[in-house]
Amino acid sequence: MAVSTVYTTHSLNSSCSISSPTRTQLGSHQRQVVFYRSSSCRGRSSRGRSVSVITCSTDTVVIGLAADSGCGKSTFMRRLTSVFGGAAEPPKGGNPDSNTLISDMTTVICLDDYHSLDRYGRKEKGVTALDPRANNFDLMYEQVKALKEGKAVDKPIYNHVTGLLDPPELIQPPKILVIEGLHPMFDARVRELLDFSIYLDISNEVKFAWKIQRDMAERGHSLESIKASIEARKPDFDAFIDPQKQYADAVIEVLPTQLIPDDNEGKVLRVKLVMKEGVKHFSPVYLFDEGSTISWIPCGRKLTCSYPGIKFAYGPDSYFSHEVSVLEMDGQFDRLDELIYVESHLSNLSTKFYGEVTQQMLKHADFPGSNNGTGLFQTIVGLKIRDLYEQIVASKAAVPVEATKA
Ligand SMILES: Nc1ncnc2c1ncn2[C@@H]1O[C@H](COP(=O)(O)OP(=O)(O)OP(=O)(O)O)[C@@H](O)[C@H]1O
Ligand SMILES: O=C(CO)[C@H](O)[C@H](O)COP(=O)(O)O
Repeated sequence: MAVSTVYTTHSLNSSCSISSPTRTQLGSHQRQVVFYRSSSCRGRSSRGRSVSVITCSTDTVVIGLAADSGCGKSTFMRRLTSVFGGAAEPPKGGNPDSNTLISDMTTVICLDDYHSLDRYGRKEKGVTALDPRANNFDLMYEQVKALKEGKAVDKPIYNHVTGLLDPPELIQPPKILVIEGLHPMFDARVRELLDFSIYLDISNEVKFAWKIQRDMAERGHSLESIKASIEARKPDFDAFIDPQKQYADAVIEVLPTQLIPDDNEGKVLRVKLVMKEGVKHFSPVYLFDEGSTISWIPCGRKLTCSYPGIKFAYGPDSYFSHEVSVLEMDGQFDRLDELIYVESHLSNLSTKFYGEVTQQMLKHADFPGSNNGTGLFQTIVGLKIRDLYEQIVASKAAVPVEATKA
């Protein structure tokens, strides 16, 4: 039997350490790799068999998703957690009004839970929930930092039913923590903790159409009250939410179509995926040829398109002085299974098998935006996040390790 001696000189967390070298008896082709983490770091030694094992996982990877209310964050989260497999559910046995969603790999926390003023407090002080004064960024920073370091936290809950702050819930550090809400990139300290960030940039026209669809049809609000709420939020949205897009690694921009002159129905959408260049563990998706400028109408023999058709565009650009690649889709799919034709012309998708994007889209065909660029680009970003996570884990596992054979 080979005896492999593993030396590790790197520690991800000062509260978790191991005396090196660790002498381990292994099978002829096995090697013990040692990871560190404070909370899930379990040491085990089996006397007599001279086996010593430390099983730890890497630190939590933190993803930020910013958008205004009603802009598709929950839909995006459902697509993202599906890429990692397993259903995302609220904490078992906890507050039924919890905003948290937990799956095997991911925990999604909603930053509304860091409102420092409840609905009544905001009304009294005349501030909106978008105003930084209505949010506790110190606590947000402390708790996201703690989770990233592998420590559990007692996170407050903002109850959207009552408008009050409920007693806190215990959040354990997950493999992937997603912080979604109004301000994930507002506070520089929180921003620094993010391994990847996304901004959903929904144009006013489209936001209005979605709000009407949801709040009138599903929540019984009047058209006037929806208009008034959008207008009341606009100054704070412009001041505090919108500027965060300059920090995002990926932006999904949703605009009215350019395929129908003067369209005001807002059903057909033009969607842009803006991808920052030079982001660690993230390489942008491209169409046909990386770095070229492409315009592509895929309709014809292999893609069924009814009016007004589909148009793709791809190319380099600049976004808030950052070099970016932009992939754009205007129009909508008639037949989702034919998306495979488009997928086969896209590269750097970080799929695990041919057709994975199409498979994901078909799996969630009933989600809003599945027939257009919103669903397609959300799915692609989900796959890129999975890839980013795997790269981070691999890079942390590849700590200086020496193995010798006896
Ligand atoms: N891609 C899309 N295409 C069409 N409609 C959409 C799309 N995404 C979201 N919507 C509409 O917007 C509504 C809000 O979506 P969702 O619940 O995902 O947003 P949210 O940002 O999580 O909202 P909130 O913060 O208010 O909970 C949906 O009910 C749907 O009507
Ligand atoms: O912008 C929002 C984020 O989702 C909400 O309006 C904010 O959290 C306040 O919630 P509520 O309207 O339930 O009092």
